[in-house]
Amino acid sequence: MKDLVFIEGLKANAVIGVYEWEKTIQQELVFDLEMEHDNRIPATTDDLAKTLDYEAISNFIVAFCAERQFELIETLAEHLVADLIAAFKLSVISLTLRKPSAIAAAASVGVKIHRKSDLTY
Ligand SMILES: Nc1nc2c(c(=O)[nH]1)N=C([C@H](O)[C@@H](O)CO)CN2
Repeated sequence: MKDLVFIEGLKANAVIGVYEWEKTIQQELVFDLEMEHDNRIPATTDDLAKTLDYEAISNFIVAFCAERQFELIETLAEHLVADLIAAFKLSVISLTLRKPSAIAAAASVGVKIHRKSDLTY
């Protein structure tokens, strides 16, 4: 199994949804991410710059959600993952995006995507 850096339950507000009323409000989204990274390198050097910095990645996601607007959560997920791969030189990422307030009768709904970069860094 490959090493990972993960983020669980990251909350971010976004203007998101297909209906007109949804375009006038902020809704909470919740993100889980798993990103492959060889953690032996930062462990050897004790150097934050050699990690996938989960703080920087969390801040990036919150800012992305504040700045961008989409109808479908699928679209947000795809654009966010493409930007994360480019910004943090990710090789493999799995993302779960939940929209907990979407369906009153459901605890949550959402999407999961798994993407690999075409690039070798
Ligand atoms: N697969 C999806 N289904 C639905 C989405 C979505 O983004 N992906 N969005 C909606 C509405 O915006 C909904 O969240 C309003 O409650 C409906 N189905």
